[in-house]
Amino acid sequence: TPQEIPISEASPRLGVAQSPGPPIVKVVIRQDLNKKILIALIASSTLLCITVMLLLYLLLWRYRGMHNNSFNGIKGKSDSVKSSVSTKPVVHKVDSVTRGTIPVYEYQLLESGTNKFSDGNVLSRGGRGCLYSACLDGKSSVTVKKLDGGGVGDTDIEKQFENEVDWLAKIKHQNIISLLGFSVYRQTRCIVYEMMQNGSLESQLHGPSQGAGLTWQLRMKIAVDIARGLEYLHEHCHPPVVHRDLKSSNILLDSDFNAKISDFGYATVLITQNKNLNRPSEYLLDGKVTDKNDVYSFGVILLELLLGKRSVEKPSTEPESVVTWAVPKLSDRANLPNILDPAIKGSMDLKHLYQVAAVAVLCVQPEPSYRPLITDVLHSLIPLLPLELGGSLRIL
Ligand SMILES: Nc1ncnc2c1ncn2[C@@H]1O[C@H](COP(=O)(O)OP(=O)(O)OP(=O)(O)O)[C@@H](O)[C@H]1O
Repeated sequence: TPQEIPISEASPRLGVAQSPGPPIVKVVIRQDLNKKILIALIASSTLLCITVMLLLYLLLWRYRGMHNNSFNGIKGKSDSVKSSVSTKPVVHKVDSVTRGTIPVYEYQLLESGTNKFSDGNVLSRGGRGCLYSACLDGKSSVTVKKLDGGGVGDTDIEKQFENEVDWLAKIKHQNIISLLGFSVYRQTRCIVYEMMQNGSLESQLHGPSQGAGLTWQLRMKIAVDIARGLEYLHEHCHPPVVHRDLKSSNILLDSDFNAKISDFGYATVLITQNKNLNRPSEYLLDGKVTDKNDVYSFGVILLELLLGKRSVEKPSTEPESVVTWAVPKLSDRANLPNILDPAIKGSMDLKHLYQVAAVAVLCVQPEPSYRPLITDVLHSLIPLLPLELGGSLRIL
């Protein structure tokens, strides 16, 4: 409310000149108005502060989110993975630029699904860690690869882990192993894959059964499946992807003997010189990595499928590659039935056998540029595979 104050007090403040008029002047000070302005000022600056803080928080949150989504961020995720307690996998975007989204599993979930990584769940022990069968949802079985850290050569393991997860998050194809998720907990990294009930091609060919479970037709199906997976990497990925570690132990077979390429720890992009002159890649620097390396490795697998021999035999003396052993013998195709895997002898059309052997020999030529493209390989194998197995051969 307006106040009355003596002019003697008011004048110095208000600058009102003294007049000889009546001794008391009514001066109305809009103190109320001033108060309101002050309150409004305080309120708006507080609001501004809150808005700025909110914006800063949002920016920080987005920045952290982006970093967690990159693979360098996986290392930093271990604690949050460790501390959360939900039993459901947390869906975590890996790379917003690409299509890949993969779940991050809690370590505890993998631990309980593998009975605390017990020996009874071990599928295979490798140099980099162990592979376990696991049951995560009480029903279906999955495979957990546990990579142990903390020792010598860990940077290599870590690089391979990141490369593997990175590629498999982006690549989805029926002939490439499916990545179901991953986990990072302290020094331990785990990768969760679909279960491949029939193990690796190497164990089928060279394990206790010695290839007895693989008929000629199944072998052709496996060859076509691998070629399809490779064709996808070389021809349908942009930029093309080179696997660089293709071998029978990295070809996995599911319950129906569908073959899938696994182990992308060494995979890399292929950038051809003509297309990207100003962006040299690893390939351009070392000059060795080409899609033709994968074609060579495919040829070796084809020879293993035909002859039942290991890619490298390790007798007591010198290790011998199946290529140096077989290629001279294959110069005379009449020789072929004699060196064929005994498990498939006499079970196929000889013309088909000669054709597959010819493709294998082309793939393992020493000069990479003479080797065929995987697409050409695939199209020469499809007519040899029965229709019901995914080929174009009609059996009357
Ligand atoms: N998803 C899977 N389902 C079933 N068995 C698998 C699966 N992945 C791998 N295996 C089996 O475990 C073996 C080892 O696979 P792993 O990928 O761990 O090899 P590794 O230790 O990386 O060795 P290398 O790098 O020399 O291939 C395979 O050869 C296969 O028999």
